Amino acid sequence: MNALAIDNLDISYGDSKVTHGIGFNVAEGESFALVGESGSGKTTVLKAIAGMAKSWTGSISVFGEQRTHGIDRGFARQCQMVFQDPYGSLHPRKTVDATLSEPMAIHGMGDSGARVDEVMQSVGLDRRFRFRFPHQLSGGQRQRVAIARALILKPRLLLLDEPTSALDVSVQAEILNLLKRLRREQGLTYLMVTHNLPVVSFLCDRLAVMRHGRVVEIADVGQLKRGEMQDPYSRELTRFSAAHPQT
Ligand SMILES: Nc1ncnc2c1ncn2[C@@H]1O[C@H](COP(=O)(O)OP(=O)(O)OP(=O)(O)O)[C@@H](O)[C@H]1O
Repeated sequence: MNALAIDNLDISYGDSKVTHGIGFNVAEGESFALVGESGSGKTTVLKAIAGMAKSWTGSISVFGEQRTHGIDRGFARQCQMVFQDPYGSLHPRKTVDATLSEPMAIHGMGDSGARVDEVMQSVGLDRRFRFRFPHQLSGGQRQRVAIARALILKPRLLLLDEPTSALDVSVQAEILNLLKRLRREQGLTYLMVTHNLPVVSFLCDRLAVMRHGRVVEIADVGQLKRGEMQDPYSRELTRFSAAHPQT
């Protein structure tokens, strides 16, 4: 089954249409990247799937269920988003414990204490951080909390919006390794926006290249690694990445 099926997706902000006829599928257990030009609508696609960009036409289906435009609690248990900036995405006056317990209370799930313990352990956060506030944590620890919060309801699909780009170089690899391990251990499916092609090679199976609000190419990561992308813009992107290696 596909974890995600996107068809003919047009997303607008007010009168301005940002994406045009986006279509791609992500298989269950697959890790799929959206790359491409800045402003081409990558984050907007994630937001539409997550219910944060409301004005869209076309079809979004998650594990075979059509996404509606409204708030959908059942959907939140299937799919969660992790944002680029863990400092901005965590509530400054909530402890790690409160941040992780709250979604469980909202969804009426019992025994949050044990689940908070379990999820903190799975993302490599020591117990002593449980009652700390975001400003008392490092950037990498904050991103672990953000990933833990995304996982607390046991979703099967994670939407990752540049999950390492706001972190120090030395911490990026730790978080990428964590994401790789979590996917393997929990059978997760990832849809990830990134500017970093080496990250795509490390963590993803396939990628879609976006430009001007359209998907110009969908390829296997093997094609990316072998320099066998077809579209001229994709080739330009790969050449640029090779000439300006990121960490
Ligand atoms: N809330 C908003 N209201 C109006 N326009 C927006 C809003 N958010 C994004 N946009 C516009 O939508 C377009 C796509 O933005 P989006 O953030 O999806 O691009 P992106 O491909 O993720 O870019 P980047 O790689 O720079 O993060 C841009 O032109 C942006 O200015």
